[in-house]
Order: sequence, then structure tokens, then C-alpha cells
Amino acid sequence: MSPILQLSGVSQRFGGLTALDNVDLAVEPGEVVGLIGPNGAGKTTLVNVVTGVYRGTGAITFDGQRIETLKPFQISRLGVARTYQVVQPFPEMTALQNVTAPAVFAHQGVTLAEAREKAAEALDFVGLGASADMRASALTLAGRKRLELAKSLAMEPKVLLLDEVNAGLNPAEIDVAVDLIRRIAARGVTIIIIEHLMKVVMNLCTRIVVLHHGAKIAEGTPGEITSDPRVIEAYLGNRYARHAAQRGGAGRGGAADV
Ligand SMILES: Nc1ncnc2c1ncn2[C@@H]1O[C@H](COP(=O)(O)OP(=O)(O)OP(=O)(O)O)[C@@H](O)[C@H]1O
Repeated sequence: MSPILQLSGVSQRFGGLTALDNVDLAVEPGEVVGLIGPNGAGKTTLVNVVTGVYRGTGAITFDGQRIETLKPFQISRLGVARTYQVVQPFPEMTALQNVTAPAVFAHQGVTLAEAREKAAEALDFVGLGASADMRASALTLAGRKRLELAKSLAMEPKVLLLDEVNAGLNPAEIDVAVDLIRRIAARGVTIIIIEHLMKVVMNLCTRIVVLHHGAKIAEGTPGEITSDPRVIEAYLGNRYARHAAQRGGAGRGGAADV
């Protein structure tokens, strides 16, 4: 199978700072890849480069097509959607209106009625069907995070980049979000997830990629990553590694949060 998304030698500089340093990454269709690393490691920058917000150097191929020179709207119309770390819905618009906007945008030639239908379906899928007519500002943080997911799903992406969708949620809300992400993956959407909660990463991801100072320092299965000395030193810390080892390496679902 050929990768649905491939980065070859991708770098991004901001003045004297190298935020992404010659990163190679190949993501196969249907994978759920975790992107982890310390604050400032370059995770969000990678999402911004893939989605065309920043134009770095190197090659990016999506679904057989070079995309590194395309504009963000062109990349999203090809089938790459992303969520933002800080969710920013239109507060005075209803949940349905918020999701209808990207549905119109992503599907050229779609009628408003068709876009509304796609939006309603996406809201149902994330469990916000009953809140469709509620103003976005009236939703809880967990609700706004689900709205953000519905907005990307309404674009019917092939690849979805999730940037800390669980930040600020309580444990019960995180369980719901993890289940939702799993259901999105089951629909065949390839997912790259930036996540600081290792329990979530271990539960969801088939493969983990670790960034540090903009460079990829490791990639592998959850078990390989949690026992990798470079990852322990740069990010996980010895306390986490001991917990993971006691729980059998990968520590699925039972690993300590970082
Ligand atoms: N637009 C920008 N201009 C200048 N520097 C930037 C810009 N965007 C990011 N950076 C810098 O690039 C580096 C990587 O930032 P990035 O946000 O990608 O890290 P991150 O791994 O997502 O961190 P976090 O986990 O804290 O979200 C940081 O040093 C950051 O300050």
C-alpha cells in the first residue's frame, strides 16, 4: 500500500528558529498515528505545514499528489481536515450553522440543503444532534470540542489532523472523545493525533512519532516508544517508563498520564 500522506525532508524555520528539522514521515491509509513530544517540539507546526498554513521546505505528498505549494483551501478540498488546539466556533451561530459552513466550503457545487444535511449527519455522529439549534457559545468546552470534530467531519476528509482535542476535558469527557475518535477511524479516516495524555495515545494509536526540537527522534509501536531511552529522556521521563514497564510495556489504557 502506498502512503496516503508522506513528508520528505520537511523543514520550517521562523527566523533563526528551526521549528521542523528535515522530517520524514509516511502515513498509511487507515492508520491512527500519535504525534508526541515536549512543548515547542514542532507538532502544531507540522500540522500547519501539511495543511498549507506555512510553506516550509521539502516535499509533501497527499494521495499521490504533491501539495506543498498548494493553498490551505486547496489542500482541505483534496481531503485533509484539521482541528485547532484552541477551538473558535462562530459564537453567535448555531451548532448546525457552524458545521454547515465547512460542508459548503469543502464540496464544490453542493446546495445549501445538501450541506445542511451533511452537517446534521456530522452533528449526530459526534452526539450533538440534539444541540443543533443551540448557539455555539452556549455549548460546554466538551461540546465545543465535539463541534470542532463535526466541522472537520462535514468536510468528509481522508486524513484528519487532531491537535490536542482532549485538552481541558475531564476523564469522563475524554473517554467519550476517545470513543468518538475510534469511530471516526472505523469509518476509514486516517488520523494523526497530537496528544499529551499518554493514556489516550496508548489507547488509540497503532504507531507513534516523537518530535524533539523539530526533529523526529523516534517512531514505532506504543511498546517500542515507551521503552526508547531517547523518548524517555526527551519527553516521557523515568517515572512514566517505570509505570509502563510494570504494566507490560505498552500499558494500554493503564499507563500513567504525562
Ligand atoms: N508563527 C510562528 N512564528 C515564530 N515561531 C513560531 C511560530 N509558530 C511556532 N513557533 C515556534 O516554533 C516552535 C514549535 O512550536 P509548535 O507550536 O509547533 O510546538 P508544539 O510541539 O506544537 O508545542 P505545544 O505542545 O506546546 O503545542 C516553538 O518554539 C514555537 O515558539
